[in-house]
Amino acid sequence: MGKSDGPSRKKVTTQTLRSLYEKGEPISVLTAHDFPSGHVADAAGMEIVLVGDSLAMVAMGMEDTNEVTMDEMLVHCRSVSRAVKSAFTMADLPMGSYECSPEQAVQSAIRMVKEGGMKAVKLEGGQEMAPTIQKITQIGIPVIAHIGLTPQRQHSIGGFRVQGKSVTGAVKVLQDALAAQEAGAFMVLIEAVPPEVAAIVTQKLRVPTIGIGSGAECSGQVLVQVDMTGNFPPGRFTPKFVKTYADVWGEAQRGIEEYRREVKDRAFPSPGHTYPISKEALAEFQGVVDDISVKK
Ligand SMILES: Nc1nc(=O)c2c([nH]1)NC[C@@H]1CN(c3ccc(C(=O)N[C@@H](CCC(=O)O)C(=O)O)cc3)CN21
Ligand SMILES: CC(C)C(=O)C(=O)O
Ligand SMILES: [Mg+2]
Repeated sequence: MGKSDGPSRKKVTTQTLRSLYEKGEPISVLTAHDFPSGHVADAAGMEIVLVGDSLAMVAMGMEDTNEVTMDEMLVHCRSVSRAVKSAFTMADLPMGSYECSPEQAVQSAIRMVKEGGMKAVKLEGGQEMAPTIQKITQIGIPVIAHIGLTPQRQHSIGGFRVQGKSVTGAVKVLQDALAAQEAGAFMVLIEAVPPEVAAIVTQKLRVPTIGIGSGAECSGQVLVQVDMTGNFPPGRFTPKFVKTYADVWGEAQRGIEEYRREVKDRAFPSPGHTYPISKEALAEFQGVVDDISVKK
């Protein structure tokens, strides 16, 4: 364990999450995409670490989340699961890995567990995904349904746009949540929905809701780790729902600039960053060197 790790925590299970929900204690969720980001989220006490397909954008530099493949997701999942000792882990099923049929979705969910080391899977969709949610749940893999703003469907919903603002939109969000719950989803993630609507959906459900951009009344909250740690270049767009709690980018850039300056000044490395040789060995080496002709 690293120096900043607290005392070791018990493993978070679906039972732990259930009891937090019943106590009314909000569930904290954060994304991670590799070993260090998984480790720090776990060490900071997150109950759930999510390997979100947003890693396509924040870790792979892709335009949107639709490009990342199942095999790529699995590489990141394995890195995160090596780091996470206590938190519950889950991963997004990427676009193309679950929509064709419940059978395809089950196969992908099993890969997330067996090859990715994940405990649960997340998929985008509500009513239309009910048979799929049911099938994955029935084989013993917990499913979280992602509704409201579903980034994989950005091109059909007209971009990354707030959902549930109209009466029909709000009714759809509620019906998606209820359908996911009835199909067996153990949690429902609600993205970019007005807080009043998310609060009503939360009240109507008997499973926890995890909100992102959907107000404080959800049963838990999730953010993308690089957004909340400020690990992105200045000026990059962030959704309105992001709160940035740190300046990791600024701190990294400051340190790298200082390193560069010290390299240029020969201030780095200092003797303390090097390995000594004895005076005798050095003298003998210099004698040998004098006898070797070196072409330059
Ligand atoms: N870094 C990162 N953070 C995220 O939260 C995130 C990703 N990437 N990638 C996948 C999706 C995409 N997300 C997004 C991206 C943009 C908006 C956005 O532009 N929102 C507008 C709302 C526009 C409206 O009013 O309809 C905003 O101004 O916040 C929202 C969610 C959330 N997810
Ligand atoms: C934004 C969260 C909920 C997500 O789906 C992701 O990180 O991909
Ligand atoms: Mg996602």
